[in-house]
Amino acid sequence: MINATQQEEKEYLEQIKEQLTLAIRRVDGSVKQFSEELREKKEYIHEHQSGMDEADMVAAGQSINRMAFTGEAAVGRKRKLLKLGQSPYFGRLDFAATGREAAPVYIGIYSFFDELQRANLIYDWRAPISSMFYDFESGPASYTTPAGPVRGTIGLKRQYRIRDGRMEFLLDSDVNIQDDVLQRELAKSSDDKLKNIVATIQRDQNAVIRNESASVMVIQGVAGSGKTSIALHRIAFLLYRYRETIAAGDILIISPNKVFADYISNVLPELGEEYIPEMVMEELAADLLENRQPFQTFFEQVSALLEHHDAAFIERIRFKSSFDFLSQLNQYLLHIENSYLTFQDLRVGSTLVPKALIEQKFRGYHRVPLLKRFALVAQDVRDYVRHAAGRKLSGREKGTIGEAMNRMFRFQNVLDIYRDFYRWAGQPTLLKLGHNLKLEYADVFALIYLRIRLEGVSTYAHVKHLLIDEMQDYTPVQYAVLSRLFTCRKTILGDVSQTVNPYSASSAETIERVFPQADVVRLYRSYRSTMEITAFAQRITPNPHIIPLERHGPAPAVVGCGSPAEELDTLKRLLEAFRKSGNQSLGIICKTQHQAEQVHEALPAPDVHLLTDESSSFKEGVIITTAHLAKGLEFDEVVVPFASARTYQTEVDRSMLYVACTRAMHQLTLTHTGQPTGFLA
Ligand SMILES: Nc1ncnc2c1ncn2[C@@H]1O[C@H](COP(=O)(O)OP(=O)(O)OP(=O)(O)O)[C@@H](O)[C@H]1O
Repeated sequence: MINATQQEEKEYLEQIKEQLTLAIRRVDGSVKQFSEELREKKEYIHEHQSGMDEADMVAAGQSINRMAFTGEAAVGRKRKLLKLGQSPYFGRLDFAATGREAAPVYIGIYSFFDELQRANLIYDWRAPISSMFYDFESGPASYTTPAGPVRGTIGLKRQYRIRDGRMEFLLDSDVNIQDDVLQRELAKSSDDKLKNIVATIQRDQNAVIRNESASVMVIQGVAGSGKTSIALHRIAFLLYRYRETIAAGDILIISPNKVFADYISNVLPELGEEYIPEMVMEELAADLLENRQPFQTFFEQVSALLEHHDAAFIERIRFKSSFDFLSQLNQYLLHIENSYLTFQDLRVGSTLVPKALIEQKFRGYHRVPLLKRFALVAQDVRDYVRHAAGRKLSGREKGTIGEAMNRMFRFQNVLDIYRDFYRWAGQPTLLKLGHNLKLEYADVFALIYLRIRLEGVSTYAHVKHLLIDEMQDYTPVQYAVLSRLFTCRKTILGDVSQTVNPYSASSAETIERVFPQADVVRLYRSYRSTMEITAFAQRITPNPHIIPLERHGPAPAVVGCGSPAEELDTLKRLLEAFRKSGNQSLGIICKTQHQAEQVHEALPAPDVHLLTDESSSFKEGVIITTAHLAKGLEFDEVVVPFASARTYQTEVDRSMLYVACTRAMHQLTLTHTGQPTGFLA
């Protein structure tokens, strides 16, 4: 039975679809016209080239570029209209601003302004008026525009699900409705990358997404609280809000690895934004070290920690992840300036350059990075000698002056200085360089930090917003580097419980020490997993603040096996069961890469994919990987093999187990031989 409301809404939907179709036709017409004009213009230039001067050519080129640009914009617009045709809107508010009549406001993923009616038929979810959809139920409501607040009353709040142009459901809002639609969204199975959540953004999430005042926003949120989703929606919001000054290419995402970058890559295009540049930390490091210094990757560091317990290695990592390490580096930088410079009189031909003069010149450049000052002082000294002697200097004399300046300082390169730091700190054993001077991962950003302080860097000035995901994996020294490289606004998010290296984990508080101006938001509501899975994961790493969303599923199972062969058989059976279930994605998450390879060999099938640190894209279906690489991903079902007391013993192991279990949305199974890990007790 269709009631009157549903009938009306269906008719309205048809009406909107028709308007959209007409708008698409108009765009098609104009695209055709553009390309026609463009072709004519090109032909004209080709024919009249010989008669044109340089200025004419520049002008013609510019006009072609302008036309091409307008043409591209039209193509982009068409893409959006086509998408709107599939799902024009997901919400509606009937809002009466004080003293005015109520009017419906339909909210969709993009806005749709109908040129014929000269009316906004659909509002972008990021428009100021749309914020009320997330912030209020029916009753008094308000929103903020650049011109000031608008107050009024919401008479009706309605939610829709429209797919392929068909109305699947509509619901009028009472207090619980938001939850109802959210429940439906969360109960669905997922086979794909991260999705947009525009229709069900929650109030606290909305506040983070639309925050315009924070120069640094730190989001500490429990597993599955929507941090990554919110951060991406925030980017979409900022691109909309500041569209005159920020474009997609001006934003940079620092992500933990290529698979994760690929996993999140759908969200912004779904929201109508373009590709956002992304980088992994190691790429940034290689860039800053000009690809000249070999170094261990983060993945290699964590793998080494997982493979054997090496107390000295752990101590090195711990020290270099501390705030104290950064302070000591800073003290050391002062120390070298105060104690490592020796000024001496210099004789060039018959001219004496007094050391006081050299020192005075040197100190005058205190704003210039130390290692850059010598060349500047050498130039000043040359000028001084030329002036005093009243003649030009020979090449040899110039060289002598340059060398003399370099002799004032003990070291010529930053790696030597970094080594000396450990001598100075009385901790020479804390630096261990490998073959070919290969750096350990914990040293990479310390060396870069010294380089920046001593040699300066060109900042990434073109970046206007920086997004850092998995913030817990970066240390104070890394943040100190990032804050010097990127002077723009930042959104930094993560969860200290989900570190893959507990010896180098940073909490929101640590990050606040590097960015004292930061706005810190904490999210405790968890959306990903059923209550059963969340409760199970709490046994591994308890967090009394976590608020799981009321959604139920089967209790996680811990399956003991008699032998390794039996365990592999069990995995095969679980894979078969998954294939028959309604679940669409399965993650088999191991502690080490070696184990993952072993499972992969035992389960050969075309739809089973092994993800390693060398993988560059996310795969759908069945994934076998390590907890380290699974961080940030999610699956309908997760299987954690080898969950024995032998495999999971140390603090790093505990973190891995927690990350692995929190990847599950609906179903979780652990298998083991011998004793199960004590972390489940
Ligand atoms: N408001 C919401 N509406 C619908 N789904 C949501 C909402 N918030 C979060 N989710 C869903 O919860 C899941 C977890 O989100 P996301 O991966 O962004 O969380 P996270 O905090 O980054 O997780 P983790 O730190 O554990 O990797 C996703 O499936 C996401 O779509």
